[in-house]
Amino acid sequence: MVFNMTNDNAIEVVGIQKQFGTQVAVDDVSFTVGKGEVFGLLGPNGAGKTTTLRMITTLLRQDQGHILVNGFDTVTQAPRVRQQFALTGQNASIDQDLSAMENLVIFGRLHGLTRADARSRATELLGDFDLTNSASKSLDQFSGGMRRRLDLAVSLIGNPSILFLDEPTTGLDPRTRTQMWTAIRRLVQHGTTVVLTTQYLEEADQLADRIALIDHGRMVALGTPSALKQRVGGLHLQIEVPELRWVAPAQAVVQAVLAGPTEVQNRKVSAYLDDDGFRAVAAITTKLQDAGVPLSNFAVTEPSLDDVFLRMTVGKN
Ligand SMILES: Nc1ncnc2c1ncn2[C@@H]1O[C@H](COP(=O)(O)OP(=O)(O)OP(=O)(O)O)[C@@H](O)[C@H]1O
Repeated sequence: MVFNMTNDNAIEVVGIQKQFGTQVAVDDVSFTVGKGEVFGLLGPNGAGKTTTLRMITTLLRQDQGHILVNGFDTVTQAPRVRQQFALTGQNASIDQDLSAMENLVIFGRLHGLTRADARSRATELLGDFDLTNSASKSLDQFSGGMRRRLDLAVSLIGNPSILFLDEPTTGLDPRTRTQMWTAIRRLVQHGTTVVLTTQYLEEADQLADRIALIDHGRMVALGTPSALKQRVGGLHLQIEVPELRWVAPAQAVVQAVLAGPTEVQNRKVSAYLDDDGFRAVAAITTKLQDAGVPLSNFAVTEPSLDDVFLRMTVGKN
């Protein structure tokens, strides 16, 4: 494997554009992915996630812009780029009649490992993906989730520095999805850079260090999950008092600390917090105590990624 050691970015995407006929599928998208980072491309159906991934993985050539993968250009150095990564979903060639172990050994041999090295790497990967007890089962006895995990293991047999996962958990039930997430997290601990596409907000929230939110071919937001959530309105404070007569004094305290509007609903007083939210919360609790206002509930919550998604994307339909 060849690395460009002068650069901390695994991937640099600069101003890429792709048009199919008159339809612009990807429009002036730029981002970088740091080495060892989990980067999520999130967006509704038809947003341009797969097209972006296909350009980065040299399966499709962009009309404009350029892409570097570990320093190699996807257009002028495509064969070198292909040595840098693995792509899941490519392993349709997994043999259904063989066991998980046999499949892994064959792929190991295809990657140039000796038989002994292929076996020890296969054993290690089966352990990493909780498949040790199923190592000698044939694949027709595998559940969908086990298959996906084997797929991941096969992708990793050549120790790729970058792994692309196109919708890794689409169609899996919640328990199997959680198992896949654990498997993906584990591989990041080994230093692999991961780029995943997903339509699931929770998946991006659970796995990604940073998320590019894409809609209609354009990047509408880029940042950590919590930074994206903050863009939607920041932390939300909600105070509940046991009796209505305490609502006015509670509201007065909140208004004395926060500049923004407060909302009152029944026995609840709520408000959005600005950047200095936690200091405001500390001040509010102290003042409530000083004023002798009793509380029945006190909560500070983050907006969800759902709020971000709905606020920032339109979707195809
Ligand atoms: N080969 C192609 N020929 C024509 N149009 C295409 C082609 N590939 C993609 N498109 C169009 O480009 C747009 C972006 O598609 P893309 O598959 O990248 O979206 P996506 O975000 O991956 O969506 P999904 O979540 O549904 O897979 C869509 O409108 C799609 O119809």
